[in-house]
Amino acid sequence: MGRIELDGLTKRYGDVVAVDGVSLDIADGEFLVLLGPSGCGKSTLLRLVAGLITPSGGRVLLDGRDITHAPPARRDLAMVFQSYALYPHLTVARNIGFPLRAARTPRAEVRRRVEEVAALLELGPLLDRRPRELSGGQRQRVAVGRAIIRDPRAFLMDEPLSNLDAKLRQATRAQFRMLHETLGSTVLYVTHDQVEALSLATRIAMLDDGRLEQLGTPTEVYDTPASVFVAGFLGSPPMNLLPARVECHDGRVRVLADDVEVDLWPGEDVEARDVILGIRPEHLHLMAAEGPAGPGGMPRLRGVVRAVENLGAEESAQCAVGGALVHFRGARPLGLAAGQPVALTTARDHIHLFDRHSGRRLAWRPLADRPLADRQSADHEPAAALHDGVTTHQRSST
Ligand SMILES: Nc1ncnc2c1ncn2[C@@H]1O[C@H](COP(=O)(O)OP(=O)(O)OP(=O)(O)O)[C@@H](O)[C@H]1O
Repeated sequence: MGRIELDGLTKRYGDVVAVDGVSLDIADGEFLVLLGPSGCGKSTLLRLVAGLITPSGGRVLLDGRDITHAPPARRDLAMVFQSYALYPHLTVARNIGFPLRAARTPRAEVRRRVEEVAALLELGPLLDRRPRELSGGQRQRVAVGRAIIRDPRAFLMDEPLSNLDAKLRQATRAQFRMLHETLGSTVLYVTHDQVEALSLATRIAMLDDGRLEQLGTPTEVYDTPASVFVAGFLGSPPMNLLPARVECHDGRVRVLADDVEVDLWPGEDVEARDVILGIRPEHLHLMAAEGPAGPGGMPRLRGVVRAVENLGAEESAQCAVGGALVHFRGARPLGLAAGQPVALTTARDHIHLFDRHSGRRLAWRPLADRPLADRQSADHEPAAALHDGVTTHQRSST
């Protein structure tokens, strides 16, 4: 078993609140990734769980037992560090077997377990080498092996791939995924790399300034970001975020900004408000021909191409739209050149709206998503709704 519960966990360093009242329930067998920019409190949170630092407030429970003040060695959690922290003078076999020898496990049993773990991590032929005779990726696997051999309740990993080159990272990511499937253990994993988070996590906890900003599956966090912060962190390039205004005009609800017009639904049922309009770069397309932007027309952004970047399979273009810079990407070649005027569009259900002041997501339901019967009654009742809050995230209390 390896359920980890964090209850209002807080860590202050003088005036700095590194972790600010984080509550999380990590289920047994989950691969939970703590994601966020540098300084958001990821490592501090992991160290609080490991017991390497003491909290200023809150509790940590492991399988229902309060371990907030238990020493690290009593927690039955194994930590894998970015630096691997291997013993340089010991062979791979002795590095992996170290935790068992420290626990006075009989020699034959240590040997058997080391061979088992080495086979799992494909380290068998390297057991007699010393860490300096290994590649970065092999050292990293030895560090993981040393954690696995303890058969802990959960693994705590702090940026374990960040010292590897891009290719090795990708290979090791795949190996981690398989390892997690094989062992079925709980993993709490820190990274600032969104690709790692999206590809490995069963759930992602996004942190901002010590607080839990959003908790959800990779799909939920990417497709329905709870705030401008999350929307602007995920994606490459991240979501385009434009200051705009929701207004009612001529019986239609619209999102308007300089050179931007998005017709949402028929009605006069929405109070005008300042918003941030979000559209992911991969959801923008060149308009084949400029259609009308009037009732029911396609969302339309007019701009001028500033630069085009070759990404290999795709191209990414930057366009000046009103006073903002908008990115979009698509299969190469886009057939665009700097200075060229363009009109861009997107599907309505790829429109994200956030409150301009709070930065929180505004939930709305596009007309096209509604059952036909609903749409036919659109003349008589609101065809869609715009309201605060979404259902796919939890936010820590502030
Ligand atoms: N020992 C310390 N004393 C004072 N402040 C600290 C200490 N450790 C961390 N902090 C501060 O707490 C905040 C969170 O730090 P933390 O290392 O947890 O961030 P992080 O998200 O892991 O960042 P990174 O990705 O750069 O490692 C930062 O503002 C940091 O400066």
